[in-house]
Amino acid sequence: QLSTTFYDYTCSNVSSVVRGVVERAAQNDVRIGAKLIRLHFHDCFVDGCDGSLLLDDADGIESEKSAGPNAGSVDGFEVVDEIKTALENVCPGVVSCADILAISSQILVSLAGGPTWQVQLGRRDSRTANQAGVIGALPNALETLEQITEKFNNVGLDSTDLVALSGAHTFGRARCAAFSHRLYNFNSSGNPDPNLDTTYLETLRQTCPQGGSNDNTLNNLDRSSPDDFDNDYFTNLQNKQGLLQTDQELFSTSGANTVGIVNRFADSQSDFFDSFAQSMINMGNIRPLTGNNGEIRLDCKRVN
Ligand code: HEM
Ligand SMILES: [Ca+2]
Repeated sequence: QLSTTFYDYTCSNVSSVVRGVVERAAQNDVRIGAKLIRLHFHDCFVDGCDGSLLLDDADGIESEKSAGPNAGSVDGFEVVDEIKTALENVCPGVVSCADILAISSQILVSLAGGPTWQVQLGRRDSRTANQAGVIGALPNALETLEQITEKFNNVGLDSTDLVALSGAHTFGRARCAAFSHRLYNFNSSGNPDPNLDTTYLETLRQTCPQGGSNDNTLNNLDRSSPDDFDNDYFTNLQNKQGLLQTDQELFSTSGANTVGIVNRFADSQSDFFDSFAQSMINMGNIRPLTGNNGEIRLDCKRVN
């Protein structure tokens, strides 16, 4: 029901307006692409791509952004607001906040060297948030491959989508808190995660000392090209240099159907790019509000 031509008559320069704002934002914050694509992901997995994540706490709204897995972790909301303001100036009341996340993700991925794709548009914004649904819907970095796969399946995404979209960890940062359980006493073994390269382990231990108060210290998700959108993420996994447990599991879970997909994307960046583009379209199609459902928010942080 979404279409690539949705705003052709109502806001024909929507993508150039978004591009203008995000290109400026990228000059001040090399992480902005990583932040915005993650917002799109965390929005889509909870009740579909409906901008629900962007709502602040208010009467009748318990926000998703303040839920455990999001609080202090997701970021980039100010840039979403800047894009919205710029769009309201040219086509008031037309472009949804949910679509802003989809459009800006595409522009910033390609700006970082990744693929381009035709973004499907026409999502409308929710009038509600689902704080209680966040934990059950979002994958977390301590889960097994089986659990992660199930969460993707729950929103209609398969193992190819899982591996391709995990490739978004080709840029951006993670806090020590997301992976330090791998460094010292993995699964109460008294040892580090065996699927972690020992040289890389030493580097990570220096950044995230045991029992240290370094939970918020940032690490590159892709150690070899931290800000470029490329397929290094997958060669890192082949070398046991994935940062998150859930990254490394895609390659190190013996017998899993994800192993061959990791190898394919490591061998061919263009295979990765083609799959990533398709999987972003698939993710963007998770239960959008269309027609007369929902609304076009005037301010992404609150319902009209
Ligand atoms: C497969 C399951 C996934 C898990 C378990 C996971 C987990 C995480 C964690 C723990 C972080 C670091 C958060 C922090 O330290 O505060 C992170 C960062 C990030 N994730 Fe994922 N993620 C997954 C899938 C995805 C997907 C599907 C996308 C987008 C398509 C994505 C995009 C990102 C990006 C770009 C960052 C860096 C954000 C920044 O620099 O601010 N992730 N992820
Ligand atoms: Ca949502």
